[in-house]
Amino acid sequence: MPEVLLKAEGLTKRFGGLAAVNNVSVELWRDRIHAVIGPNGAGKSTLTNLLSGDLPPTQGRITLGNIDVTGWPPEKISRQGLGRSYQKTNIFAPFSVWENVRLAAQSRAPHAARWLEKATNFIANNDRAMRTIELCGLENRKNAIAGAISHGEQRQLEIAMTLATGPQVLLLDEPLAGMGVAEAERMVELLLKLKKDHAMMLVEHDMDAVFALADHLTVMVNGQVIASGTPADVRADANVQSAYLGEEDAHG
Ligand SMILES: Nc1ncnc2c1ncn2[C@@H]1O[C@H](COP(=O)(O)OP(=O)(O)OP(=O)(O)O)[C@@H](O)[C@H]1O
Repeated sequence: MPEVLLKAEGLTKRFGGLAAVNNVSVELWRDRIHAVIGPNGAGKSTLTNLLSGDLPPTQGRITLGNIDVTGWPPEKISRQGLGRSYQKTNIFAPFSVWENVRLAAQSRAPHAARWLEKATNFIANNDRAMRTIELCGLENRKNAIAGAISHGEQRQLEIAMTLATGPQVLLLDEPLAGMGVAEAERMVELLLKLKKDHAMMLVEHDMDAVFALADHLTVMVNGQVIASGTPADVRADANVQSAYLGEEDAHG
């Protein structure tokens, strides 16, 4: 059995009378990609925000590792091993690629204020930042200004910054958004590499990428899960075809 790194049970988020997420349960396993798909407004971003602590749930429970993190603020959940990327690129544009990743790594340095440990931390952070830059295929762009690199490279950088915090669980919100074909292919390759040792939740509209990457799929419509299973099971599900995939096909 794969190791469960994050478990959400019966999550609900209400905004006034609207249940944006309605009694949703998901599990994220090490070495597996769990894609969450659904039409606009289905509740995918709200679910991501609940798991990352950006929004407190109205009901339900979130366990990270063996720890109940329900209601924890995002910073504390992040320190517990959860990293997330946002739909909107979230980089420091005037800084170099290296500086962005280095700062992200430093933000997780243990005991950063203790001067005796500073030198060791400095070296460890630099090593982690460099490994992350290489893993994300950005070594040739290390000294480039983040605001000047291509959109696809900026999305790779954002993932590098997320990885530099040393997460075990990754929540990626539309990492392929706005990418051309070649950039999307590079990102798919990167996500396949990151599967190793991480549990990943992927919210993505690009169905080719989703079916190329996902080990498990959850389909949401109007805040609820209408299907969950392997990509083959979900593709064959009549409810999904009429509620979502048929609609996608119709749009080409
Ligand atoms: N802060 C908020 N206050 C009120 N309603 C909200 C809030 N955030 C989201 N909603 C509503 O909750 C529902 C789910 O939105 P959400 O953004 O989670 O959907 P989504 O599946 O991520 O959509 P998309 O694919 O377009 O990003 C929508 O009806 C949205 O208008």
